[in-house]
Amino acid sequence: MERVVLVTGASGGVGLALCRRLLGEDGRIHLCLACRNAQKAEATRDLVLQEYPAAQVSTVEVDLGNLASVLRAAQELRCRFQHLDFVYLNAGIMPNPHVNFKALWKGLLTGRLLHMLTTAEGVMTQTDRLNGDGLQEVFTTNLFGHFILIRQLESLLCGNEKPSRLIWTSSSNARESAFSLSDYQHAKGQESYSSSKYATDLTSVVLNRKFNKQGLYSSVVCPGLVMSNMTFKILPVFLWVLLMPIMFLVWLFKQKPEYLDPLVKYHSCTSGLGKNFVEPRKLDVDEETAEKFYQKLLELEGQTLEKYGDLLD
Ligand SMILES: NC(=O)C1=CN([C@@H]2O[C@H](COP(=O)(O)OP(=O)(O)OC[C@H]3O[C@@H](n4cnc5c(N)ncnc54)[C@H](OP(=O)(O)O)[C@@H]3O)[C@@H](O)[C@H]2O)C=CC1
Ligand SMILES: CC(C)=CCC[C@@H](C)[C@H]1CC[C@H]2C3=C(CC[C@]12C)[C@@]1(C)CCC(=O)C[C@@H]1CC3
Repeated sequence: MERVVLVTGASGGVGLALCRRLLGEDGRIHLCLACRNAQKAEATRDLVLQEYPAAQVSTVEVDLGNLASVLRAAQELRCRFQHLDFVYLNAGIMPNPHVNFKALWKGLLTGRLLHMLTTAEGVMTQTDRLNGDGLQEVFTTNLFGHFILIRQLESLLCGNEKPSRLIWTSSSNARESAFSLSDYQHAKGQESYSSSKYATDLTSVVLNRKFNKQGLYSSVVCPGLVMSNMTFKILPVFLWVLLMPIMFLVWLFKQKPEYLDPLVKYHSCTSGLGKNFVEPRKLDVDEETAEKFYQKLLELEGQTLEKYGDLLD
């Protein structure tokens, strides 16, 4: 049976690099590119087919910040596939990024600069807004849209002969102090990105608890600092060229899902000599909070499904 791999946010940056890498490793997979823009999806398909002409590549349209679109895409995927082996939950946004250079300067004086340069702790703020569903846009795009997607794809992910894998693109910027259960969508703060990535870590932990027995495994990865549209909105290209070497996403295709530690985030790193390696770092999450957060997601899922009942089978 062919292996089916779904990648969200495949039209650029980390997602596109990942697609190329996946096809480079195993040209026999069926790769499904999940993109919000149909034209970009087709252009991406053409691009990867130029490189891998024999590859099986399809596209599906999904705007993860729009729950009706997510439900429609899930329905489409259920019609097309019997199972999904790997789902890379990669699409993400960081709207209106703002760098606090004063904090960086303070970090230099207090010896925290290195930590700040790898985690952006205390360095970045964003301005978020409500989407058409009345939910915070960053929370919905980075986490909740993906959550609804996989919940709707449960029949393709659970109870199959071979285990299925979810791989979330999280971030070293995921921070507990940016997240609060009472404001899990981060409507009140200015670190919606950090909060959404922490929520991602929590969700992955709890998904393992709920679904490992049914053969679904979830892990979080951090691609390091990658030059992409996201980072080019933070600083101009020339500054990046001066500041940092590009770090590549190292994915986990070859490992057995059962061996992955659900309480670990896999960080892609590069040594000073340019050698790429993966460093597992313990997730800063407590399982009780993860469980409570999961209940909140289920509540919100209930409301979403009630609202969009007509889009369900
Ligand atoms: N760049 C970095 O340094 C780091 C990035 N990450 C994470 O990596 C992931 C990819 O980011 P990166 O490649 O850097 O950023 P890019 O902005 O280059 O790519 C983001 C991708 O997500 C897609 N996307 C954005 N919003 C939506 C949406 N509403 N529905 C569907 N797709 C959407 C974009 O589609 P479109 O082309 O239509 O805009 C694009 O394909 C994100 O989750 C990010 O948080 C984590 C750590 C570091
Ligand atoms: C010396 C100088 C002017 C440095 C400025 C660098 C900052 C703009 C970067 C330092 C750490 C970076 C970082 C990110 C964005 C840019 C920095 C703040 C991310 C938040 C990008 C998206 C992520 O998911 C994680 C990154 C962590 C590090």
